[in-house]
Amino acid sequence: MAMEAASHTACRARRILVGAKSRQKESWDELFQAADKDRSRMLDLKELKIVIREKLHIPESALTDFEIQSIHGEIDLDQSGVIDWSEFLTFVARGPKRPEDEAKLFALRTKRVHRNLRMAFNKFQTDQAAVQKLFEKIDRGSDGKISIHELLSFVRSDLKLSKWDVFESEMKSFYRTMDTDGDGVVVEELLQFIHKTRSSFQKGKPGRPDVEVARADRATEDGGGGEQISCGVLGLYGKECLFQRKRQTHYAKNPPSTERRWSESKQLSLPKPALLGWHDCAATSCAWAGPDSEGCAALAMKALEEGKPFDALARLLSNTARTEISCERALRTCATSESLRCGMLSALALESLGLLNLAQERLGQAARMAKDVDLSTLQMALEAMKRVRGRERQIEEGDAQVLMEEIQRMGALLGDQEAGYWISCVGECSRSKEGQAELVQKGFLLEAHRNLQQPAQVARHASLVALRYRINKKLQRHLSAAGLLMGVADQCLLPKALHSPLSVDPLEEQLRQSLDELRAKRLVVLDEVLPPEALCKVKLELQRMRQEQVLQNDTNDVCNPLQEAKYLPFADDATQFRESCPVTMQVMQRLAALASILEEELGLQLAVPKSAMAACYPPKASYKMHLDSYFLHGCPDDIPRKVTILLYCNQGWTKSVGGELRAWEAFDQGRGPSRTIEPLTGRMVVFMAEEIWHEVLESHGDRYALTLWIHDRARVQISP
Ligand SMILES: O=C(O)CCC(=O)C(=O)O
Ligand SMILES: [Fe+2]
Repeated sequence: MAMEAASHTACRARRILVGAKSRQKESWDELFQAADKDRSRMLDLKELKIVIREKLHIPESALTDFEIQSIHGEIDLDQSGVIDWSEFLTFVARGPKRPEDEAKLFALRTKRVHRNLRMAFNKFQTDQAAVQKLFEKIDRGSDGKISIHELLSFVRSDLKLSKWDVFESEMKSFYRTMDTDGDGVVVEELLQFIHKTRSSFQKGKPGRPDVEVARADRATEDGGGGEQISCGVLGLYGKECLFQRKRQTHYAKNPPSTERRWSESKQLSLPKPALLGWHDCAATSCAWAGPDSEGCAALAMKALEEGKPFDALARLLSNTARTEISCERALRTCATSESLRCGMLSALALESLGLLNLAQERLGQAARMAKDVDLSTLQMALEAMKRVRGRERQIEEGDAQVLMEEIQRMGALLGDQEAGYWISCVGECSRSKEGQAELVQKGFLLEAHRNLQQPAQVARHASLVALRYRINKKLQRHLSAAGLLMGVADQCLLPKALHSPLSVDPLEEQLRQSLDELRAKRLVVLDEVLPPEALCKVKLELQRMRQEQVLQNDTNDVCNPLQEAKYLPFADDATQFRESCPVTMQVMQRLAALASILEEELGLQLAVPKSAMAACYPPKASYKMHLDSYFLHGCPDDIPRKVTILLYCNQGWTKSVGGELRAWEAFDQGRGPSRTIEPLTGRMVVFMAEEIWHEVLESHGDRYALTLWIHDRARVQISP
């Protein structure tokens, strides 16, 4: 155990050292020489401290003297009592430098990628008929051979492996292993491959859970590497997730005692923020082990009293089944109880998700409505506020180490695929001028950060915003699942339940006539779909809801902070909105009835959420370029939106009102030509949510729209 704790310290220390060094001009060699006072080419403990404190300016609060002593022992591989240059370099530049080491690392990565792919293929049946069917599915061109492009498209859209799991370049080497004779993959080769995969997996069955956990622990220990954003991808995620998964499996079978979970999460959550990712993993693992809510909630409070906010959060997390839900729980508690303590828990949960401005807002709110204020709680709230603000300042200033820590923390919360996707995308973009411009346009980079000298620093800033955006989306999803935010994750209805084959609606007819265009272009614009009087009434209803603050904005939404919106349940007869906005309800039902035509004509299997969004863009509001679902782009957990239907109600719209919708052609990542669509009253836009990149240009007046997202049935819960 002592050994493990020391290694943890070493990993963390290395990260801190490397972070500090990146702000320094000198090379490691120069730093080493400057500290090596007696010119022995060796560093004793005193000299190592000189490097750390005087040369790298790392304060005691970041790395204690005791920790330096312990890492000195670890760096000193031959235990001679002093560190020589090669030991020092092995430590700080852990990871490859020599070509042969680089090659080894590449081989390791390729092995991992092959394993990912094999695992994905492992689920297919091995009999001849099943493989033949699979082959035909992959072979889209039906020429009897699977090309590398066909395989890649299958891997992305069917196996749902993102860029993070498999880079395009690695696909080539994988394809070569399938294509044994180099003339394209034929059905026999696929058969052979699947058979081989199956037998290799049977050989390599996982071992005993405790052994697996120990192995996962070692893997994570060995991993290090958190300081590298090479190619914009953070190497640590895979390790953390492996660790997390193994531990979950182990705990699912052998639930640990509350005390054990408590001590484990304490042990993993060091008081310094550097390992928060770990901490969150631990907390999630603990949560998995089986919640005993009351006890955990009490422990959360206890930890909070001890002044350990993140430990407190761990308890809070273990009170729930999922990490994100903790936040929702805290928010709910905060919303329903006028208690400073609950407000604080909620703020801490938000802080742990990296949503610092929301955390700050929540702390302020909690303090204002505090009924049970005692001095020590108030003190804690003030400290939390100070910490949140301090953290925000460090992020704004672009402290490389802080940025990395935040990225790791959020990455661990999002899960490797999703976080990896975003980081690799923004990482890639940040390396070129055009890419940076695109990041600014998509809302993931501030103009000010575009001019930073180092691409890695640009990537860090952009990754942080992207991850924050995703976390916020995830949180919204969970809040709505918990009934706190009506909408995105509602239970759904089958299209047929909303459509009467007997009634003929002119709106449906209009849609039917435009289906060819929708099929080809993946987007279609229809005008005058409803009578102007009805649309006038909808607008009046929405205006009233705005006045009553039913429509609200989300300041933490980096892409669209000013929009005022609300999901309105339209499918339920008892809905409160039936009386307050009857016309809007009817219009939403008619939009929903269109799902049945889309399902039949586009060959989709759809599900209709029981609510649609009413939104107003006040002056200055805009929505950065985005997709409505990133499911096909490496986020398997994203909102299952398949088709977007927009209906505008802006009587007398002129160019001066602004707020045009700009849509790019399907699948070009928002890089090719685009078309501008005015939000004219009675105009309906229908498009494929996963394929069409779009943005809303700045509004100069109040711009109203209804939006219904129709979901992919395979990915939602259907009402009985
Ligand atoms: O209102 C619009 O035109 C589009 C809004 C949008 O893209 C969204 O809410 O996702
Ligand atoms: Fe959208």
